[in-house]
Amino acid sequence: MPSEKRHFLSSSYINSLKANLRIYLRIVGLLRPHWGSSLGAVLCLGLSTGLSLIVPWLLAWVVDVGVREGSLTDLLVAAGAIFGTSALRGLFAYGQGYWSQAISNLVAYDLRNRLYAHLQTLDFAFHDESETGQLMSRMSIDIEAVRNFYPMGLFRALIAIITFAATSVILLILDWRLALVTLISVPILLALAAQVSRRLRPLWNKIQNEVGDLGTIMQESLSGVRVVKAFAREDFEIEKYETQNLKLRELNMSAMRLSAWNQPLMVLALNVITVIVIWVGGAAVVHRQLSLGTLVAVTQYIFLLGTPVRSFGFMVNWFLRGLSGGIRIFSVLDREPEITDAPNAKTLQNIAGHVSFEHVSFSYANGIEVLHDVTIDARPGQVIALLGTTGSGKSTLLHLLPRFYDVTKGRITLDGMDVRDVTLASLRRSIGLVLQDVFLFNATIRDNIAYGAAHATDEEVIAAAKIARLHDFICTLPDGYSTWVGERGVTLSGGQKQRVAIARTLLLNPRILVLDDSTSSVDMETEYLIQQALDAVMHGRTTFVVASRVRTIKHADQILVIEDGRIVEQGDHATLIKNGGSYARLYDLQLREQEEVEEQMLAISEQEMLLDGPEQPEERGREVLR
Ligand SMILES: Nc1ncnc2c1ncn2[C@@H]1O[C@H](COP(=O)(O)OP(=O)(O)OP(=O)(O)O)[C@@H](O)[C@H]1O
Repeated sequence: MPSEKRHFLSSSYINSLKANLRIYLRIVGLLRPHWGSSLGAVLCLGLSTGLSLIVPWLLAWVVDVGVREGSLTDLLVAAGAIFGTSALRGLFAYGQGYWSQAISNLVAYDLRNRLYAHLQTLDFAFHDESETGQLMSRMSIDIEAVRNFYPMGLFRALIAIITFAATSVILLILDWRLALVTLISVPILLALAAQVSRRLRPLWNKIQNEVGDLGTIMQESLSGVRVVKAFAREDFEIEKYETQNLKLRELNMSAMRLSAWNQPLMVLALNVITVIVIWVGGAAVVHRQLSLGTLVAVTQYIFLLGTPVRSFGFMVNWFLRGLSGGIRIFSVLDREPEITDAPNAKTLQNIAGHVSFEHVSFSYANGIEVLHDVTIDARPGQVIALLGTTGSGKSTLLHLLPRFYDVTKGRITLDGMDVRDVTLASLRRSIGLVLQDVFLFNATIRDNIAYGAAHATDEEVIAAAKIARLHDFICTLPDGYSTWVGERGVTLSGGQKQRVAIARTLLLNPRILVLDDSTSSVDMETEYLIQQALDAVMHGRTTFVVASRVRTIKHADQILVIEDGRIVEQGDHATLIKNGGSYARLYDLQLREQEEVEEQMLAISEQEMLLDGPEQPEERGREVLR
């Protein structure tokens, strides 16, 4: 037992109590914008509880005055008063119920919007370490836990406190000895509640985390359903889900078992007190030290105490669930985005597109440096091709330019301005990105192309689609540009998705283009067409392109060969071939053969163009986009 005592009084226990109290205060603080309705709910709660406390007084009066003295008029008045009080009580109870539900829904609405908006502001580093399922469960289950905390936890607790406080005072006035006997229940009930919540609290924490994990498993297996099926791993996925579900069931059962014990224990404590009161009070009535009416009133008050006591376990549950939900929600809301606008950030306007990486090094959150002392000087309009083995750091390098991550050392400048000194919105508007993983929204092709330029006209959308060599394909679809592409663009092929992504970027008409392997998943013919189109749009724009294709590489102004996060060779095609280093070897191994195939394609395409006439789609498109 001494260890228990130490535990109760230990500074870590007190600190955790303080931390929990702060969370509760923050949850209650969420009511601030709805203070009018909250005040209404609390007033109604106070009035309905107060009125319910008047009824035993009236009963005492009925017994002592009406019944004892045989006055029918008094009995009638008392009956009327009891009826009136009960009716009013019902009215206020309705008001309390209505307002408490209303404010809890309003808070849930606010929280959902706040959390969602906040998630949008958080940077790549946060999303790298977060699981979608966990975030989804914060948006749903945790917010629900906080929502229910108000009516089921907070307001019930207020009712309990008012009932206990008022009953104590009334009992003291009626008979202090019986009051003492009754109020012994308070510390017993509090001790029971503290004991149970200490054991329930970690359980609810775990349950809410496990629900998140269950969500992650579900989300992963649904979005990766093709991989699951391709590898015939359905049974494995089912088992994984069932195991997690079982874990959750066991935890829920433990929580329920604890809660189930809680309530009868409390009711038992209250029943014992009632028996003692009737025994002590009955003796006092027999000895004419107490009126029968007072004894009736006292037993009625104990009966009134029964309601909050019976819902005590339930209330404790909602307190703990609200706490766990609050902790998980605030942990996201308190996470400050690391990549934000500097206080005096300038807006980029009419930039020329001069990009410099100056001795840039970078490590992800795990601290391992993946880029070392990278220096690049891309003059406006130049095409910079990045070449390197997988994992050498090409994508990472490109992600630093729009500040998806900030450099660890060195700096990146755009027209001489450090990218950290300009607004994120204007920086990202100046850079058109086609990333490795093309993501399309469950919307029409048109809306996907116009995603970054919501006000683009149909003509502009079509022009971009033409440049991306997508227009002809779209015209073959029954719904044309209004065709829904399904979740993540599931109804389109890899190459089509990439061309939508290219069109989407072109529509922004950015000064700087970042193309990360944008042509890797298309067939040779499509790729050739896209390359042609890209050549056209790259014109006049500073372009960084992760390229494995000879045509892009050969025409690049600078080729950067990257190995293990370092630039090991830099120069144009002719220079690098002359140097006879890594690039020359790579060219001989991979690119020369490709070049021959492309030359054949070019010859075929030129012949076709002569037959089709001189007008080229990208030329038409470029006119519109200008
Ligand atoms: N979010 C991340 N957190 C931690 N490490 C990462 C992250 N993304 C990439 N890395 C690591 O950084 C290194 C460079 O990866 P990067 O994706 O930039 O390579 P890459 O050259 O683009 O490769 P690929 O050609 O295969 O796309 C790799 O070792 C990779 O494991």
